[in-house]
Amino acid sequence: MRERSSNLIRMVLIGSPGGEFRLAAEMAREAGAEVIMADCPDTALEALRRDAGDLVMVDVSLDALDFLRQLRAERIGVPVLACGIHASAERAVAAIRAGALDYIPLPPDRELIAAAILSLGHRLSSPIGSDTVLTHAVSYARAVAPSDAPVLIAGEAGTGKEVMARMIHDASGRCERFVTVECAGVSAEVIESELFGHDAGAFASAIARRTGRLEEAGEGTVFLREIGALPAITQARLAAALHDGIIHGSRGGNTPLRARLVASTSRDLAAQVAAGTFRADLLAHLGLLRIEIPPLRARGEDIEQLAVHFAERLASVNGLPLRPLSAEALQCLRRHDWPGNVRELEDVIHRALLLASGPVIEADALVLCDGSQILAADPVDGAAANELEIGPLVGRSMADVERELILQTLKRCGGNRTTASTILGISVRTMRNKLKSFLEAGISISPAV
Ligand SMILES: Nc1ncnc2c1ncn2[C@@H]1O[C@H](COP(=O)(O)OP(=O)(O)OP(=O)(O)O)[C@@H](O)[C@H]1O
Repeated sequence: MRERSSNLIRMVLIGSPGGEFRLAAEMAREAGAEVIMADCPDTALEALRRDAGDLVMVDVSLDALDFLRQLRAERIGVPVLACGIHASAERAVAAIRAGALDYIPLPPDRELIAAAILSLGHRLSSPIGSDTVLTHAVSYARAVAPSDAPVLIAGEAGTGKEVMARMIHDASGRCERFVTVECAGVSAEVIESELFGHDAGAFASAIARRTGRLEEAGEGTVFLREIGALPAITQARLAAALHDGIIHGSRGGNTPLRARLVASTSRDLAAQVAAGTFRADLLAHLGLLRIEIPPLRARGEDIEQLAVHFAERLASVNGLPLRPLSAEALQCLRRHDWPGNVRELEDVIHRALLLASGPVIEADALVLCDGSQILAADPVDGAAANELEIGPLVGRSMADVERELILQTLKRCGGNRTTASTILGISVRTMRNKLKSFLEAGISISPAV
C-alpha cells in the first residue's frame, strides 16, 4: 500500500478484489478518490497504522467487527463504511454498532459512493490559510490532538475556533462523536442538564431521565462553545469532573469521564478570573493546552485564499457558475478590517455570488450585513495601487530587492528556513545558498530554528 502522494482522498477497500469490489473501486476513482485495495483486514490495518488511508470500506463477510474493535483499541480514527452483498440486516446493524458510519449494499450505487467521498472531503478539511501564526497553531493542534488533555481555543468570534476543534477531533484517533454544547445564551438549568443530564422530576419540565452530553459523547470530543458564559454552579461541576475524571451525577451516581474536552472562548478568561466570574481551577484545567487563533485582519495574506475558497465552495453548493473575483474586488477585501472575521468574509462572498451577474465578481457586489458596500478606503485603480506598493523599491537593484524580500520573509517566519522557502516558492537549498552569500557579505540574518 502507498503513503499519501496527493491531496486525493485515499479510500481503502477491504474485500476480494474482483466483481462488485472492482466496480466500487472504479466508482470511487471516478468520484475523485485514490483507491487502495486490501484483501484482508490485517493488511489494511498495517497501512492504517502508517496513516495510509482516509476512508475505509470493509466487507462484512470478512471479520469486520474485529477490525472495527482493533481500530478502536489502537485509536485509529479513520471513518469506516461497512458493505456487503446480500448481507443480513443483523450483520449491517452489528457493524454500525461496532463503529461503522454506515452500510453500503453491493453492487455499489455510484451516487452513494460519490456522496460518501464528498462528505469526507469536508470532514478532512483543516483550517485554510498560510499565515505563519495560523499554520503554527494548526501544527500545534495536530501535535496535541492524540492526547486526552483538554484544549482551550481562544480567538475573536468567527475566527475559526470550531473549525480548529473539529480538526483536533478528526486528528485525535477518537472513533466516537464530536458533540457541540453551546454555553452562551442558554439558562443555567438548561446548560446544567445538557452537560450532566437530569433525573425525572429534577425540575418542572423534566418528565424523563436524560443522559448528559459529557457521558453521551463516550470517548468522543465535547466542544464547549463560549465556555466563559458557563454559570458558576456548572463551572464548579465541570472543574470537579476534570479534576476527578468522573462525572458526578446529581443523585450521587458517578460515571467515568471518557470524552475529551475542547473549549472555545472569545472572552478574556484570565480577566474573568480576576473579576471573580470564572473559576481559576477550571481555567487551569482547560488552559493546559491553549491555542490562539489570530483575527483575520492580522492574517492579511489569508484573505484572498479564503475568499477564493468560499467563492468556489459556495458556487458549487448553490449550483451557481464559478465566478472569479476581480482585482479591484480582491483589493477591497484586503483593505476591510473584518470585525466579524472569517464568518463575515464567508457571508460577504455568499451575498456577492448571489448578487453578481457578470462573469466576474466585481467590487460593487461586496456588501456587508448592514447593506453597506465594502469600498477600498482609497479608491485607486489596480495599476496605481501596485505602483504605490512597489514605489519604495523603484531605483533599487533586483539583487537588492530579492535580498530584502528573503530577509523580511525569514524574519516573519521566526527564522524558519523551510517555511520561508515554501512561502517564497524556492527550494530550501536555494534559500541556504542565498543566506550563505548574505552572511559572506556581512549581512546579519535571523538565527535558524
Ligand atoms: N481557516 C478557515 N478555513 C475555512 N473556513 C473557515 C476558517 N475559519 C473559519 N471558517 C468558516 O468561518 C465560519 C466561522 O468559523 P467557526 O464557527 O469555526 O468560528 P468560531 O471562532 O468558532 O466562531 P464563534 O466564536 O462565533 O463560535 C464557519 O463557516 C467556518 O467554516
